[in-house]
This record gives sequence, structure tokens and C-alpha cells, in this order.
Amino acid sequence: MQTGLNNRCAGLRAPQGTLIRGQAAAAVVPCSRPARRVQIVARAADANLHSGNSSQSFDEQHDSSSSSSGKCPFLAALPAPPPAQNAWWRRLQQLFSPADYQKEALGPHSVVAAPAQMMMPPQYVLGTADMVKTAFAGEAEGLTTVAPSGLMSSRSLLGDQSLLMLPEPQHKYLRNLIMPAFTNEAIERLVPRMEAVLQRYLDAWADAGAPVKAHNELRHMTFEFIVAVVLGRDYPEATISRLSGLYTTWAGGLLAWPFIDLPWTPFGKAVAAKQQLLDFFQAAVDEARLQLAAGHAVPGILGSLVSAVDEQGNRLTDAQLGDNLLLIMLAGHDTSSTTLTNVMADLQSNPRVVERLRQEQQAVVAKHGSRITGAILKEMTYADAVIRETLRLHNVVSGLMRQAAKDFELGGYSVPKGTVLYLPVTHVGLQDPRFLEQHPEAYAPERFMTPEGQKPGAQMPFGHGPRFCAGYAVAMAEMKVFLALLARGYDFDADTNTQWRQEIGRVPANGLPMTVSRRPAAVVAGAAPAAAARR
Ligand code: HEM
Repeated sequence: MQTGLNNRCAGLRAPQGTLIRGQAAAAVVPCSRPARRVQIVARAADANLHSGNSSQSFDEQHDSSSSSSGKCPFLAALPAPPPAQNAWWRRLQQLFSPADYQKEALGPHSVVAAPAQMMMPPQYVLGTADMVKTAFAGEAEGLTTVAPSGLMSSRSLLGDQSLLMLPEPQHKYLRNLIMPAFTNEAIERLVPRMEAVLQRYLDAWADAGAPVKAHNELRHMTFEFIVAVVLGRDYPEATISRLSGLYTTWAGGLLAWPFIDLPWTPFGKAVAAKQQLLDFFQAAVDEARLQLAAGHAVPGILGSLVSAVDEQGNRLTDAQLGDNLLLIMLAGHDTSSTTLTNVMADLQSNPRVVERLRQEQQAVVAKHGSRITGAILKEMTYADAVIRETLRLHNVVSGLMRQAAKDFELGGYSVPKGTVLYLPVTHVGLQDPRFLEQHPEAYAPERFMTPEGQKPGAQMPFGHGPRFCAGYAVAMAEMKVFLALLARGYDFDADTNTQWRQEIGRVPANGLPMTVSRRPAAVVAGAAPAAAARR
């Protein structure tokens, strides 16, 4: 399939008729260049896709239309967005309090230009869900591209073949090979393993007989979980600890300026940790390939990855597997653990929500027994809404970047090629028009249970478009299994009296001390009246 793009200079179209804070967003700009077709479906035969040569930039591969000398006169006549409402140094706030930064920068505007910084491309902050979605989706049409990370560390630590590093169409090609590992059927097979890992942690906390630091424990739990579901087997505790330590060192290197690769620098240590992780994955990949060749089913996400074949019969290379196993493990544990930490704090503050979670579990257990399957998870609509509500208020990925791959128009403003687009996912989620009249500051999972609330609306905690979170279904299954087991079998009491600081999402300064105890067996079977979490 080829998707054609009519390359008028109105490349990025805001939805027709959208009114953006009093300004009509042009749907089609009346300034045509000859239409140009953009190949967006990846085949191995496409330029160097399988060998993975991604050194050529997206622009070099695809765009010769919007050089500065050939600007569309219509676009040239459009204004630039108004300047951001806050001083340049307030951009630091982006790191510590992203939601406040996003709100202040935008003020009453739908899009603003962040203060210029020397040697840096211009940056626009987009303030409506429609604009943000259009920028995300524009990548599939060749109008935006993943923003180059300002961090030198990213490419060397994430690897050339990481989905996060690849522009289109290489990204799409690789994603098509990777995604079968994340289908509903693939996840269905993982549910028993998920349940076993999560149950073990809950039991250990109950057996501790003393408060555990929930945030740290949830990080361990989600790490062990992701190792188990990706590699499809259990490893001894010593191996998990070693891998977890290597991950911490490796991920720390992404921000370890100066990026000097010497054995004693944090960056050098991260490079060494990455190599050890890749060696570990390579051994698992070699073993999985042997099993596959011998006609055995290979478990876990790795099993699907080593089995994946493109239409020319190519399989994922060692580099593609290594870089993306690194990514899946990184993307798949701190995000979930931080979300679950926030869920625990939100539940602690809202006993009525705990009560309703328990009622849902009693109904599910009464209908299906205590076994959890993928189909049964779908019936846990309240647990689903709880996670969505926590992500609405305490989103982990607060903002994302894209870059204009050519000149285009957005909401009546010109966006020159190269402009970095900051997509303030948290801000637009908090401004979701569906909830503005419904106490948006309140914790109310029920808002996601109406037919209207079930639509995505302005909520994009997992992104949107071609790079939508690959592990979305795994993450939701993991968090729902955890909530189901918790509500069925345990009481908890968490100390939410703490400061929250911004890391990957907001994390509690006190680590969220939490006491866990088992509930009477009758409650698990759905016979006893549900009680709220102890306060
Ligand atoms: C609460 C949990 C999670 C949240 C909030 C989350 C959020 C996100 C977001 C916002 C993106 C889009 C990045 C972009 O557009 O540039 C993303 C991408 C990704 N996520 Fe997640 N994620 C979560 C869990 C997971 C899990 C459990 C896995 C793996 C099992 C995973 C694997 C990935 C991968 C591989 C990508 C890159 C996709 C691509 O570039 O095509 N994530 N995630």
C-alpha cells in the first residue's frame, strides 16, 4: 500500500473547521506545489531498511521541497505564533514542574514560540489536543519527524536501531516486525506469568509485617515483571539484581553530562553497562533461535521477536533485537512503576474508589472464579478507569517533541521546517474539554466510564500516531492484574504525607511507606462486605 500526500504547502492540516481560541484553523492553504507521493509503508526493499542505515537524515531522504529559497508565498505571509508567556529561564521549570510550565508558557494562546536560544532551532509549544494530535500524526505523512535528541548520549546509548532513534520509513518497517509481539493473543499468553510475579510481590509485602517503601518495591516489581514477560522465563534473584543495577547505570548515562567515554565517568560506565546488557540479551537471543530451529515454541515477547519475518523473509538482526530489547525493558518498567505509585497514593486518598474496585473484583470473581485471563481483564472497566484517571492527573510522560520536516501551516501560523514542536501532553489532558465542567481537579475514575469518556479525547498518556506506545496493552494488563490482586486480597495503608518530585513522572520524596496485610479469605471469594482501605 502506498499512501499519497497532496503536498500543498498546507501540509499539516488542523481538523477542518476547528476553532482554535477564536482563530479559524485553515484546513487547506490555497497554495499548491505539484503533488508528491511519500512512501510510508516499509518494505525491506526500501532504501537500506534491513541493513538499517539510518545515518541519512529524514530530510535528505525525503524532502527537497521546502528549502528556504523555495518558501511558499502563502506560508511566508503567515505570522509566527506569539511569544511564550514566561521568561526563557522558566524553561527550566519544564524539568521540575512540567504541567505548570506548560500552562504558564501557553497562557491564553493555542500555540506560542518559546524564547529563542542561541544555536538552537525555534521551538513552538502547541496547546490544543487537535494540534498535538496533528503533529504526532504528521510523521506518517512525512510532515513531522521525531525530534533529534539534544543529548549526544542518546544515539550511542539507545543504539542506531532503537525505535526511538529511527526516522520513517525505517521506524515503520521495524515497528511492523516488532508489534506482533504485543497483540492481544500474545499478551493473553503472558497473563499467567504476569499474575505469578505480581502476586509474589504482594505476598512478600504482606509477610514483611512492617511498612515497605512502595515506590522502590514497585520499581523492583515492574523490572522483574518486564524481564519475565520479555524473556519468557524466571531468573534467579541475583540475575535480576544484576540486570537492574546495569539498567540503572545505563539509563543514568543518558543524562550524564559531560558525555566522555572513560571507564570512570558516569557516561563511560553507562556504555560498559549497555555492552553487558547487550551480551546478556545476545545469549538469550541465540538460545531462542536454537529452540526455534529445533521446532520448539519460544516463550515471551522474545519468542515473537525471533519468529518475526518480513515479506522478503528477513528476520530481525542482532542489532535490531539488541537495541529494541534494551528499549522495551527501559520503556516498560519505570513508566509502569511510577504510574502504580501514583495509583496507590490516589487510592489511599480516595477510599470510596478502593471500595468500588473491590466491588468490581467481587463481581468478576463471582462470575469467573479467581483465574485472570485477557478476556476477564476486559471486564474490569473500573480498574481500567482508575489507571486512566491517575494518568490524567499524574501523567508519566509529560511532554514529547517532534520536528517540522518541512514548512507548513498550523492554526493560522507558519511553522518553518526545522522548528521543534513541544507537545505538552499533560497540559492538554488536563484541559480535556469533556471534563472541564466536571471538577477536573477531582479524582473521579467514573468520568472515563461514560460512552463519551471512553473515547481518547485529549488524553494521550501513551502518545498518539505512528509512535503510540508499543507496550500499551502490556502496561494496561500489568497494572490491571496488579489492581485486581490488590483489591481481592489485601488491605493497605500508605503514607501520602510527602513532597513529590519530578523524575520520570512525579515520585514521592518519602518513597511512599506502605503497610500491606491480607484480607480475610471470604472477601477474596466475594462473600464479605467490602471495606475501604485503612486510613
Ligand atoms: C504506564 C506505562 C507506560 C506509559 C505511560 C508509556 C508511554 C509511552 C509514550 C508516551 C510513548 C510515545 C513516545 C513518542 O511518541 O515519542 C511510548 C513509546 C513506547 N513504549 Fe511505552 N509507556 C508505558 C509502558 C510501556 C511498556 C510496558 C512497554 C513495553 C513492554 C513500552 C514500550 C514502548 C516502546 C517500545 C515505545 C516506542 C514505540 C515507537 O517508537 O514506535 N511502554 N510509551
